[in-house]
Amino acid sequence: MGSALLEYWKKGDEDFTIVDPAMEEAPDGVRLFADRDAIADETFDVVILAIKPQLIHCVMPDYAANLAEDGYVLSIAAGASIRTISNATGTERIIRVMPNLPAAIGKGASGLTSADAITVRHKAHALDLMSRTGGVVTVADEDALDRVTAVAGSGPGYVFEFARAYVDAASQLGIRTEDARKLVLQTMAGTIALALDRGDQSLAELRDDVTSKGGTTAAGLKALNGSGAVSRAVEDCLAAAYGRAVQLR
Ligand SMILES: NC(=O)C1=CN([C@@H]2O[C@H](COP(=O)(O)OP(=O)(O)OC[C@H]3O[C@@H](n4cnc5c(N)ncnc54)[C@H](O)[C@@H]3O)[C@@H](O)[C@H]2O)C=CC1
Ligand SMILES: O=C(O)[C@@H]1CCC=N1
Repeated sequence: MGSALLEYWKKGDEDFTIVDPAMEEAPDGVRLFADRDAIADETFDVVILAIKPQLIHCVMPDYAANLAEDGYVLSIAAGASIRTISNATGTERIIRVMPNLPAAIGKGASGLTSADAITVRHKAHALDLMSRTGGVVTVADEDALDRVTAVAGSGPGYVFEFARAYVDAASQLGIRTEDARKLVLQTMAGTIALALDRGDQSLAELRDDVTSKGGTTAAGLKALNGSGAVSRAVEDCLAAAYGRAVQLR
């Protein structure tokens, strides 16, 4: 995820340095080191935490001395709380963001929340970084960010899974697999674009616009969610993802 964000972050004026033991190549103009020792006692205005949340305790203390005196830590880690990050980095100046994968093409949907010690300047900078990757909403507290994680951070996974099942079903119906993928993805992309364009109409109204009485869509919708099974599955899905974010705090 860090690499995806960097593609858009590096369009700004900042210089970036990556420390990653496994990364083989960095984008043009970005320094890459495999070992933290390479940056020795250099300091940085922002230390970006883009490792797995489970690694924070063991990795981040090594970087505590690399944060400039008036700098801040920007975390993209799911769940990991400001308290956890503060314990590992030794600073209270922390901003948590939750991006999602479409940030890789500048179409992300991110949430942002900040610790009390964060200044207006820090927050404006983090908002600027995130807005280079798509839309961003500021939320009041960390619990709200964990809910954003369940909805938007993990969201592309749900959409891919729905699309996968939709393509499989189309293939089973006799459509050639390559045509099924094209038809399903274009149907989803076009439908979402229409909903974004028709912001004054509810999603239920838009659904009803396609649904002729006694027609094919009504028959399909009855099988899909007539019993409410899909609504319940989506509720369970978001609750499980939020619950996991809470466990990762
Ligand atoms: N994948 C996604 O869609 C999203 C991920 N996130 C968050 O982004 C973070 C990274 O997740 P992914 O990008 O999915 O995982 P990833 O496994 O693709 O990336 C993690 C990177 O950390 C590096 N790494 C491992 N140990 C390291 C160390 N000791 N020092 C420096 N770098 C080290 C790895 O080599 C790897 O490049 C997580 O905290 C996750 O919660 C947040 C939003 C969306
Ligand atoms: O699955 C995860 O934990 C990460 C955070 C949100 C999306 N991917």
